[in-house]
Amino acid sequence: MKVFKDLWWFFKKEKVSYGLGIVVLALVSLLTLTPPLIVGIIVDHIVDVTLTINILLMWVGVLLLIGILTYGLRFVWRVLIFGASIRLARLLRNRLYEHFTNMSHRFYQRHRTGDLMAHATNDIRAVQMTAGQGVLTLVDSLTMGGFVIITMAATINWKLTLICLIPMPFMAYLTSYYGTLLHKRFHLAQSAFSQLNDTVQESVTGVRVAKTFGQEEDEINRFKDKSNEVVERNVAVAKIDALFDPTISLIVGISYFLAVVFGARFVIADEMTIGQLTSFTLYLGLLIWPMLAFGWLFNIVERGRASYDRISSLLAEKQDITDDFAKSDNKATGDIDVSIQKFSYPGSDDYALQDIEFTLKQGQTLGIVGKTGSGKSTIIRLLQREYDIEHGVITIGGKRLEEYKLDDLKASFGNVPQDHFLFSATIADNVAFAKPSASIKEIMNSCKLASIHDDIIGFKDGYETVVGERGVTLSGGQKQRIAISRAVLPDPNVLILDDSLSAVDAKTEEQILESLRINRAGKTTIITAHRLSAIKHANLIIVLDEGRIIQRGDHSTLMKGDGWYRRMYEHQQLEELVEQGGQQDET
Ligand SMILES: Nc1ncnc2c1ncn2[C@@H]1O[C@H](COP(=O)(O)OP(=O)(O)OP(=O)(O)O)[C@@H](O)[C@H]1O
Repeated sequence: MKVFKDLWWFFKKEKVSYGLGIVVLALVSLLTLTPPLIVGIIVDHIVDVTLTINILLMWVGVLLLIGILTYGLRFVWRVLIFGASIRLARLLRNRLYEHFTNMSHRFYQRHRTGDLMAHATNDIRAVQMTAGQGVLTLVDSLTMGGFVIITMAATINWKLTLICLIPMPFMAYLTSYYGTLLHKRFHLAQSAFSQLNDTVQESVTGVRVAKTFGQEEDEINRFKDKSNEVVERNVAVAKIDALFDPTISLIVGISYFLAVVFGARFVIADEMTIGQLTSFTLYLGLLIWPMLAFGWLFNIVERGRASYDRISSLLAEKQDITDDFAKSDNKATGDIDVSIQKFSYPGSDDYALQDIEFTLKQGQTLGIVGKTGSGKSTIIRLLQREYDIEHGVITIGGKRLEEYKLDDLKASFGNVPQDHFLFSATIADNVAFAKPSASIKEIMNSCKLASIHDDIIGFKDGYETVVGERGVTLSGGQKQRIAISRAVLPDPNVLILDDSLSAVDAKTEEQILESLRINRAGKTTIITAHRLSAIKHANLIIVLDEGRIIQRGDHSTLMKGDGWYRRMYEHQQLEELVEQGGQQDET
């Protein structure tokens, strides 16, 4: 029951809803006790031959009134208690979402997206169950169960009560046991189903690849296996589910059997009337729900506690990138000074960067090149403070990154990451993501700058074309250019293109770079690329290898040396020539 203690802060916050809800719930339990009593009185009148039409009508009227009252009160407690539990789910969901949004990359490296999604859905549902159904089962099993037992023992016959109660704890135990089994099997069935979903999604998405390699048969067999597993696991759930009803019927049947056998003896011995025996058996029926509720209570509470613990420990994880040392309220502008002695990713022993030193004047362009995995994106991440550096310092305008408020720092950068993402929304909305207040003219201007405007107006719905998962499929180059438009729209002080021109042809690349040069005069640009033509014009080019700078300078300086840069540049020129030659041959 520790979870109720842990959730006490919420019960206090919602004390009116819970207080009133519990009182109404107890009132309903009390009212439920009256019909069996009235039926008993009527039966006694019948046995004593004293029942008149007036007496009958009076009791029927009372029963009707109780029925209406119970109906209304049941509605009230549901709204009060379940309503509060839904508010708890909303509160926890909002807290988690806010927490997830504020957490750094380190956090996402520690937790898998699927797990975080599960915490935000399944765990919150389990806690909501505890605050709703859990409170209901606790209060109901105590009040209803307590009232019925007391009434049976105090007003009818305590000996018969004790006898008939003997099988009831078995029902509570078995309900709890089956509940645990059911939960475990249900969990397995759910995970099999989500694996089946993943398989379908993967197969549909990768259908072209499967066809190309003639793997359709294998894919079909893979699906059949998964589908069979789902069936098997669901049958296992159904088997446990099927045990509930017979078990309850058996135990209740034993109780009724005891009531009839021993009750009849008490009636013969004149220790109770037939009417009382009738009331007694009706009360016995009223005990079924509290006993079931008692069994369920343990399952609900157990799941709720585990889920609440998981949510709490997630929420307790501190943000590692904070504003704690922020002094300045300004946008981060000015020269960028990087001095990193060493940096390794959390959980990794290898250094991703070592001895990285360079200065970039405000308004200049930096080109970062090097083999794949040489550390280009890592420099970009550190510049934007996605990770804090322990051995080294980065300053912008003479101030360390930590001195800027995180929002100010983010606002200074416009980033086009390698894995750019388009939302299922219109092109206009996607571009205006970083500046929702932007006018359509501004949106169009940034699309022109990224050389995508002509493509967009060629679509049937133009800027209103929906893209992303639920929209039209764009080419890799079109997606990249929309991502560039999005990044340049707020006119950031530093624009970062992290291998963002890889999917556009050489001519479009040149156009975009030229537009950027003209429109972003005085603003800083950082470009990482595999194709060296993208950084040829940069004021400073650094060549990385295994996390270290192996060459630096501008294009002409680097071409004079005999290093990686010149070799790669000449190689790429040759490649281009061959490609053009190939095309010429075809035509
Ligand atoms: N989140 C991470 N956790 C641990 N190691 C990482 C992480 N990201 C990158 N690395 C490692 O750091 C090194 C540098 O990676 P980085 O992504 O900076 O290379 P890159 O030059 O940008 O590569 P590419 O050209 O393929 O994009 C690589 O060895 C990579 O495996």
